[in-house]
Amino acid sequence: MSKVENLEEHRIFDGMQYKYRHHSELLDCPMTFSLFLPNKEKFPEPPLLWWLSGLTCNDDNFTHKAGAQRAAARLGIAMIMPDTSPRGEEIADSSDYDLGQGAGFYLNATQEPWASHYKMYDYLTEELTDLVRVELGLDGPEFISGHSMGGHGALVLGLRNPERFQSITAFAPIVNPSEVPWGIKAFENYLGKTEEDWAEWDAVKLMKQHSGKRVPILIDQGDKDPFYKKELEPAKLVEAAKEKDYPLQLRIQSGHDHSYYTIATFIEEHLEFHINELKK
Ligand SMILES: N[C@@H](CCC(=O)N[C@@H](CS)C(=O)NCC(=O)O)C(=O)O
Repeated sequence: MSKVENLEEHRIFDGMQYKYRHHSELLDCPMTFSLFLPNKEKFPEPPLLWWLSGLTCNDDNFTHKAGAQRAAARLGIAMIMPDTSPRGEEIADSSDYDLGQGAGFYLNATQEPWASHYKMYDYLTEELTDLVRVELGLDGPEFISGHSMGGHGALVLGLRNPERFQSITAFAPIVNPSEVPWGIKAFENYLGKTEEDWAEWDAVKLMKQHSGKRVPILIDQGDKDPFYKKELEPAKLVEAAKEKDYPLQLRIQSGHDHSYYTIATFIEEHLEFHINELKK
């Protein structure tokens, strides 16, 4: 019997949008994710974009609001949209929007009450990866992208797995979580107060230590984003990348804010960036 339950399927442009549920052994709870597949006859072995969403999101936000399927269908890109944390009544949570369910920060928690379920890094890079490859047959090249907390996730997963992800893009990412309120709160709770334990989950710190394969990065940041200066500050990553001569392009987008309107505006350019890097 298949390990994945098909909850929804919809024709969209020249492709199909699916929603699946499976039981995660690692997170010890049912998990939902969405998947877009371009036309199978035209693109039998599509590359796969991993999309990581931000605080308060689940797999629906990007699926419903970014409008990425039109470009993905044209370019022949499959897209997977996982949830942002473990879920369920039995799972630790907080009444704050930036901690607990909907705010998993794509790391492996070591502190109680989070450690038993909050293992989103291992879930994505191991369990969901195996499921997508074995059960869904998607084992082509991979890209990674995300927004805000998910931009942090995309940078961390991408920088830590350069042989796996061919290119990285992000919208308004939290680049230096160890030094901003959202990140400090999450890291103190999930990882404890020892700051040395935070480094492997911080894109600026990973960039400063980077050696080996340089996977190209594109970042879009709106200048009307209310979180730009307090939580995001992508220039810090640009500075660290310059010191390493690392290929990173930051675009400050005039008039754009933190919302999915910004993502909808530029997602096509991100998908083109990934495909063009693959062709190089
Ligand atoms: N206070 C805001 C902060 C959270 C926020 O802006 N979340 C962003 C990611 S960091 C988001 O994508 N929200 C969901 C959406 O716009 O669909 C809220 O609770 O919605």
